[in-house]
Amino acid sequence: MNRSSSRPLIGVSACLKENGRGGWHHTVGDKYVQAALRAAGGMPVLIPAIGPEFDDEPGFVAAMDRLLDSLDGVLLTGSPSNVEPHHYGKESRAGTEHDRARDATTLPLIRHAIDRGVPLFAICRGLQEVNVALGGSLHQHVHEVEGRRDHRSPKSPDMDVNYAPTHDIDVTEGGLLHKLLGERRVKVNSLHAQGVDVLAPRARVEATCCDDGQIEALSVPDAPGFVLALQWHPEYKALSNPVSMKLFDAFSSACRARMTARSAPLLRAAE
Ligand SMILES: N[C@@H](CCC(=O)NCCCC(=O)O)C(=O)O
Repeated sequence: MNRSSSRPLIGVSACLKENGRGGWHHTVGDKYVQAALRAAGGMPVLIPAIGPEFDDEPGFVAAMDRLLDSLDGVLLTGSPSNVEPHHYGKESRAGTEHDRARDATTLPLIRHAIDRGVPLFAICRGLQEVNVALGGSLHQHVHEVEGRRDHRSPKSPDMDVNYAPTHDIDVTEGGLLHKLLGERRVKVNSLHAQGVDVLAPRARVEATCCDDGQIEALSVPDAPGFVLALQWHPEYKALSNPVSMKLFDAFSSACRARMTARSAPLLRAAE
C-alpha cells in the first residue's frame, strides 16, 4: 500500500464519558487512533460528542458540514455504550449504558457524511449507528433473540482473549466486502450485545454470522463515496491481521482520493 508523505485527515468519533469524579471526558480508544494513523495511514482528528450543545438544528448542521468538508474520511468507533432506542422507536431496560451526546453527534454526521461522499468506515457501535441513522433498528439483547448465539465477549483481563476470532462470517457473494477480501468465509472477533434487527432501507448486507445469520457487515450502495460498516473489530492489532489490512487499505485509498480531490482547487490556484 502506497503511503505517500501526506496523510488524509480522518475524523474519529469520540464518546462522552463521566470520569467518576463528576467530570466528563470526550474519549476514544487508542486502538482506533492507532488504526487511523498506522493501518489507514491517516492523521486522526477526534470528533467530540457535541451534538446536544447545538440547540438550533441549522447551527449544528452548518458546523458539522464545515467539519465534514475539512475531513478526508470518518472512522466510527466502537463503545460499550448503546444507541438510545428512542431513535428507532423502542425503549431500553433500566441500567442500559447510553451516550446521548455521541448519538446526537454521530447520527446526523453519518447522514451528512454519506450524502457528501465522505468515506465512512464504521466499527461495532459504528455499524449500529449507521443502521439507525438510515432508518433501521437494533436488537438490544441479541443473545435473547430466538436462534441467535451470544455475541458478547468474555470479560477477560487479557485483551487477546476478548478480541480473539470467535465465529465465521458468510461474506455476501459479489458485494463490496467480497471484492475487498476475495473470500467468502472469514473468522472474526465478537464483542457486542446489540445488533441489526431491521436493516435500513438504503443498506445492503455484506456479511452474516454463519452460526445464526446475524448481520455482521453492511454497505450503502447508493452512497457517492466509500461506506463500509462492520460489527466486528478490525482495528484490534490491525497491522498483523491481513483481513483487517485489506479493509483499512480500501478505506485509506478512499480517503486519499478525497484528499487529492479536495486539494486540487488549491493546487490549481497556486499554479
Ligand atoms: N455497545 C454496543 C456496541 C458494542 C461495541 O462497540 N463494542 C466494543 C467496545 C469496546 C471497544 O471499543 O472495542 C453493543 O454492545 O452491541
